[in-house]
Amino acid sequence: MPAIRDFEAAARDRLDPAHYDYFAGGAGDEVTVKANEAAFARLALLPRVLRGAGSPRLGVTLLGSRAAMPVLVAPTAFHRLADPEGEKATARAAAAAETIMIVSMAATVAVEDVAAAAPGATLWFQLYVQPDMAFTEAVVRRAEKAGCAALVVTVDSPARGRRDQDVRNGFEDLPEGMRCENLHDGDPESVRPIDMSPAISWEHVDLLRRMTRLPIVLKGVTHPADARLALDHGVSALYVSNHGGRQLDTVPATVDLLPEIVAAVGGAVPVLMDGGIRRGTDVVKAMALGASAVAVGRPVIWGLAAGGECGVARVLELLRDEVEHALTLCGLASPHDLEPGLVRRC
Ligand SMILES: Cc1cc2nc3c(=O)[nH]c(=O)nc-3n(C[C@H](O)[C@H](O)[C@H](O)COP(=O)(O)O)c2cc1C
Ligand SMILES: O=C(O)C(=O)c1ccccc1
Repeated sequence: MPAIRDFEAAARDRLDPAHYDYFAGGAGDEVTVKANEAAFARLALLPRVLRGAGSPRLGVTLLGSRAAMPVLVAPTAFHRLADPEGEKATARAAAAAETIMIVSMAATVAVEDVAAAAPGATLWFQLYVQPDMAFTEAVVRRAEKAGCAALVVTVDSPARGRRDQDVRNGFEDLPEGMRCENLHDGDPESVRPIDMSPAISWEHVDLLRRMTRLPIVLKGVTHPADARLALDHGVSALYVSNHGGRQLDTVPATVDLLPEIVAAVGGAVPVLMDGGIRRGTDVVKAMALGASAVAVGRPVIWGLAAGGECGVARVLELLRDEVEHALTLCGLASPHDLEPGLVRRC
């Protein structure tokens, strides 16, 4: 299968339709889901020629973690709905691609088991701060012990997004035999439901900073004023995301938000982004506009549903090859050489 959209079609054929809808869908009228991809199509690339750049090198280092390409695995929930091995298969594929996997707090395999299944994988842990901070701390300790190298704190979810198609399908909970294995304090008998709380504030970010030595990445920042506040609160990186259009509908496309956030951050910390990346050229556009790296959510799920670990490995390899090819055609030796002049709005 030559392209990500082939994996999406294969995943659609294989998944229970309600599960496909859960993975593919978004909030409200899915304005933001569509906008994320459409915004990349509206950006044009303006290559340079005769630069003698040679074959590009794709490696990046983020917060001390090395990745062989600037494409990370975004945190997504419920991988066992797509494949029986679930997050273990995803982690093995990420390790094979030598990239970073951000393990979701809503994973269906415990973070300890994900780490054990993929020795050598670089894992970061995604956290939804729970109002019970003692419980939050227990989960953070589990992630640290499992060897996760950064904490990705998702801040775009003071409440669950409303996804009409899930309501129509009656998709509310995981089937029998699957649970969110990271939602306990070390005693697997004590699994709790995820509590998304509108009471979470900057104070919680400060508490987390004091709680752990792991670098903190703030995921789901879209407003430049919040980017500046995040710097005041000492975060190690920002992660521009609208949750793939699954939280507040009608938020702009993330690639359109990037320039303002990058300007607000002024190079103080790395800026990651996700939303709508389906091609190597999308990666190149986002990085030209100032992203230090990008992440992919649904493409990984499509790989997992279509072909398990091999499917994810293939999706990541495809993106790697496409980024390399796009950089070559832009006349560049590295993603670090990307700059805004390579992108035009059309
Ligand atoms: C099925 C699904 C589950 C997700 N679960 C989580 C999650 O548990 N935590 C989180 O921070 N983001 C979650 N996200 C958002 C992703 O991390 C990411 O922001 C989004 O998928 C990026 O857009 P893309 O799918 O177009 O690449 C989820 C996204 C999808 C599609
Ligand atoms: O579906 C999601 O996008 C998501 O982030 C999530 C969060 C908690 C539990 C399950 C999924």
